[in-house]
Amino acid sequence: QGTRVGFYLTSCPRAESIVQSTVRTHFQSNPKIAPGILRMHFHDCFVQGCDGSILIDGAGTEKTAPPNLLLRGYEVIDDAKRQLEQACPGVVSCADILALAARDSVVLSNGPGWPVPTGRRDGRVSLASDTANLPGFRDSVDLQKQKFAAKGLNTQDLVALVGGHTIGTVACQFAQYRMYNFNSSVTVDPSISPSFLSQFQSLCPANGDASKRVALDTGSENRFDNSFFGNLQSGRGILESDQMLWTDPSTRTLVQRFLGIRGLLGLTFSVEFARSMVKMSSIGVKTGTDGEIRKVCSAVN
Ligand code: HEM
Ligand SMILES: [Ca+2]
Ligand SMILES: [Ca+2]
Repeated sequence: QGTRVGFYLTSCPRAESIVQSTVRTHFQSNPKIAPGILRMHFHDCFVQGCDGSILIDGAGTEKTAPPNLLLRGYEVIDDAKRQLEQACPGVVSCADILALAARDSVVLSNGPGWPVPTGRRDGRVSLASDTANLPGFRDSVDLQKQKFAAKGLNTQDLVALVGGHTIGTVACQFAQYRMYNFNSSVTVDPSISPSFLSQFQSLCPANGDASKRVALDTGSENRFDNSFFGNLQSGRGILESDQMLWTDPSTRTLVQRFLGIRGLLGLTFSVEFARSMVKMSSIGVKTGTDGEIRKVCSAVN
């Protein structure tokens, strides 16, 4: 599709190591940037392709849209870009920096690494209104599948990639309704394990601080492991959309395969996550003479 591993090998040989050391330095003082950057890359790729459109500042840009308000780690991408502009001016795209930094963030969280094809160019369009097709935390599995299929990602990619929720946190505002006002017929989401309810309630108390952050993978928010799928199996998912992957038979089998349930063809989460990330990172990429190489990641040239 026009990208290839090692695109900067001659034009900017230190590109990947500059990104890596920048992410590592920021991670050491604030590990929360790792899940932040992984999610940022996902939100970039699903809107106008993986073209750095999420990074652009200004009124009415993607950044200002509701699904992106809590994204974090922009300063890491800006910092890497600053250093890359000194080393090799005008060569390395912001879209590639973000794709590389997402991989490095997973590695720093004890997850898998993978070769990242590079050569993406930066887009010049960033519109808040385009974020409407991002998946939502109350989307049914059918709708989640549709939104991923629209980007060339199949159901296995969906389950593997949502496994990214093995790291990071969520604000109680996106989860507490499941315990206190689920819908017009029941107060509590029946897919929450009764044995988890009181713990969940103490994490996000009724009428508590809606901005309080809780792990998406209870007990393992900093480790890129299989525990997230185990939590879905035991009714301990935090997001409604995540727990639905267990409730729906069509995705439950995949969760079970990631868990290595006997009698099912096993799938290794780390291997499949890496494979699906390469697919996601290639959505709608601009290459060749499309787009531009931004001078700063927060503004078009
Ligand atoms: C159906 C698809 C998905 C939905 C509905 C969804 C929804 C959400 C929501 C509501 C949050 C919490 C945001 C906050 O409170 O700050 C979140 C966090 C997160 N998401 Fe997703 N997500 C989806 C797929 C993905 C994918 C494909 C990835 C990456 C491969 C991903 C990575 C993350 C990460 C790492 C966090 C934690 C962010 C942090 O700690 O700053 N998500 N997601
Ligand atoms: Ca984009
Ligand atoms: Ca985990």
